[in-house]
Amino acid sequence: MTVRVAVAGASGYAGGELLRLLLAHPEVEIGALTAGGNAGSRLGQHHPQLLPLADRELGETTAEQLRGHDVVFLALPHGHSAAIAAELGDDVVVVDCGADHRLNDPEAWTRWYGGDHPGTWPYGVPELPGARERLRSSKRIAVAGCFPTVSSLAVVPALAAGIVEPEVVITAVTGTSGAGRALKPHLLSAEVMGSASVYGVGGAHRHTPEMIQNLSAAAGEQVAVSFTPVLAPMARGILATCSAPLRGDVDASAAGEVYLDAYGDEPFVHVLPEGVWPQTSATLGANTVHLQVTVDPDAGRLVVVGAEDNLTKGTAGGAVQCMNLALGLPETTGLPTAGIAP
Ligand SMILES: NC(=O)C1=CN([C@@H]2O[C@H](COP(=O)(O)OP(=O)(O)OC[C@H]3O[C@@H](n4cnc5c(N)ncnc54)[C@H](OP(=O)(O)O)[C@@H]3O)[C@@H](O)[C@H]2O)C=CC1
Ligand SMILES: CC(=O)N[C@@H](CCC(=O)OP(=O)(O)O)C(=O)O
Repeated sequence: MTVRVAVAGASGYAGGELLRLLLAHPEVEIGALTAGGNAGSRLGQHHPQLLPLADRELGETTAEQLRGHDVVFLALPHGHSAAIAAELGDDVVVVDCGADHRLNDPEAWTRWYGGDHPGTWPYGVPELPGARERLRSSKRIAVAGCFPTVSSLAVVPALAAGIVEPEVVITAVTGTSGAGRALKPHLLSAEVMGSASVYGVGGAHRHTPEMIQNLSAAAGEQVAVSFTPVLAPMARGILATCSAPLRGDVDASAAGEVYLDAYGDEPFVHVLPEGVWPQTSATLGANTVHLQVTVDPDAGRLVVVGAEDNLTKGTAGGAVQCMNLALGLPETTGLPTAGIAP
């Protein structure tokens, strides 16, 4: 099987990581690559690490450029995918790395992103309850946000098993690549180097409704989420520390069993051996989430820590995993599980 794939937004961080993974995918042939203002330039100017594609010219991001492929990945700023997808035809698998199609609730969409809801597509975290079945053979996929991927995988088993109350606190340290390549005021290098800082504090981050959606679906009741992102001076990686009040008498060993039951057969979600705690470096470049769980008996809380590479499992790896499912390929095809630490 040869799958012809196009990448829109190839000059960006998510586009670059998609291409790194697609170059190693045995069933994929890389077709059109497109950009915005950088259309007309060569990929090597933006991604010198992608040597085999260095001479490829970036086209304009138009339906004409993207037609004629089996799969189109959209790694564009929010708000650009619905119009392009509508022009691509229902037989093409469209995998959107942006936020446009992640939320089920049109009102939540308008509150957090503004404007009219562009519609909901199957949600791209196969390990969440029921998600894999929806993604198989789907022609439209909404890749999850990087924070919701690791945070949801960290908390869903406890909520689904009913061992915690539906009141979750999540603090997640992130690398700067999560913000994309475009210049952002909070990412000026003098502000970021040698310092950690919070942003989107007090429930103001737009990934909060996405987490609430995932966690409430698993819990079967409305879940309150207090989420705080922390920017750290590193390029890649997210380390999420999540906690919730325990429901009933649960010790660390029982909590560990809940997580092993949930993820024991998952190729990309790994519960670490007892006493080993997740660290971002162990997940870099890999399509993995590493988890560890314990209880804080004095506080009466479950504590779960999760790590991922925001660009791999948190975006491009998750996107390729979903493509595999949509095409009926083995889900793990072409996806690394070994990180590049230290
Ligand atoms: N970075 C991350 O960790 C994650 C990113 N995502 C999502 O993936 C998408 C891409 O993010 P990321 O790669 O980080 O962003 P970047 O800013 O690094 O890249 C954006 C890409 O989109 C192109 N582009 C920008 N404006 C336009 C336009 N008007 N028309 C056509 N193309 C345009 C850019 O081209 P040019 O170079 O010409 O400007 C570039 O190729 C976003 O929706 C983001 O939310 C999702 C999860 C995590
Ligand atoms: C460091 C940083 O700024 N990170 C980004 C993460 C964005 C992301 O993962 O994805 P979507 O934009 O696709 O939702 C942020 O907090 O907004």
